[in-house]
Amino acid sequence: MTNNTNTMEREQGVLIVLSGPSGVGKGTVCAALRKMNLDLVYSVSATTRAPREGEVDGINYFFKKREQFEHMIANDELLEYAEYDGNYYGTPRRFVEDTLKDGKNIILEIEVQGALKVKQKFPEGVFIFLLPPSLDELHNRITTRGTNSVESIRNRMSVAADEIRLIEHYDYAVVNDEVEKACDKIKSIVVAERCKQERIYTKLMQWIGEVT
Ligand SMILES: Nc1ncnc2c1ncn2[C@@H]1O[C@H](COP(=O)(O)OP(=O)(O)OP(=O)(O)O)[C@@H](O)[C@H]1O
Ligand SMILES: Nc1nc2c(ncn2[C@@H]2O[C@H](COP(=O)(O)O)[C@@H](O)[C@H]2O)c(=O)[nH]1
Repeated sequence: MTNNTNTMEREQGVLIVLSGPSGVGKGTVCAALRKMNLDLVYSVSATTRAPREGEVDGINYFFKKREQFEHMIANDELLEYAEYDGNYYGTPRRFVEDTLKDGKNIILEIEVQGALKVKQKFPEGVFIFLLPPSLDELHNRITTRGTNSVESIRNRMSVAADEIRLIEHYDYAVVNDEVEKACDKIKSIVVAERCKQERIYTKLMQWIGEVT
């Protein structure tokens, strides 16, 4: 949107946080959303966990050693971070802030502790919780994905129920029964939230136009 005279800065982008228990399908849904060309920028997280087969540094994650990650924490390079299933995961702060200042919408795919920290810093963000159709199906998905040890699956399932209990802190809940349906619901949320922001912006610009 264009700036009005000498007054207001460019409209900020919308920050969208997609979280939910491990294995619910956040990555699958985000990959499908990318194909829908929604004008969303995808944040790439840093982690100390080892890359899985096919994962590429800088695309799936920035893979870091523990000391490197702790250096990022000490340098305040992370918007949020959490320890999860024995590893650190965190969102590079600068990229998110620059993207939003540029007026672009960004999506973070992160677990629940981290999402709640982002909410403290960006209460105006849009927080979406992705739910499995059932806990049995969650277990089935994480197991058939074939990327986690039995112990890691046990860890992840044991925190899943605690994570779901925090759903009340989110703006929206979407059940990932079918990927396409979940994506359509998320698309509707994104479009509606953008409209809300644009309407507020337009009103502000009109108001400024009237009083200056
Ligand atoms: N709607 C769905 N129906 C059936 N299977 C699904 C669905 N969505 C995702 N899956 C499958 O569930 C598994 C877990 O999905 P995915 O890796 O996207 O989960 P995630 O939430 O990103 O996990 P993590 O948090 O551990 O990164 C994958 O094998 C994926 O193909
Ligand atoms: N708090 C954060 N959580 C993150 C981030 N990036 C990913 N994640 C979440 O971690 C778990 C485990 O991921 P996995 O790739 O090992 O299966 C999952 O819930 C991710 O969404 C982050 O930057 N911060």
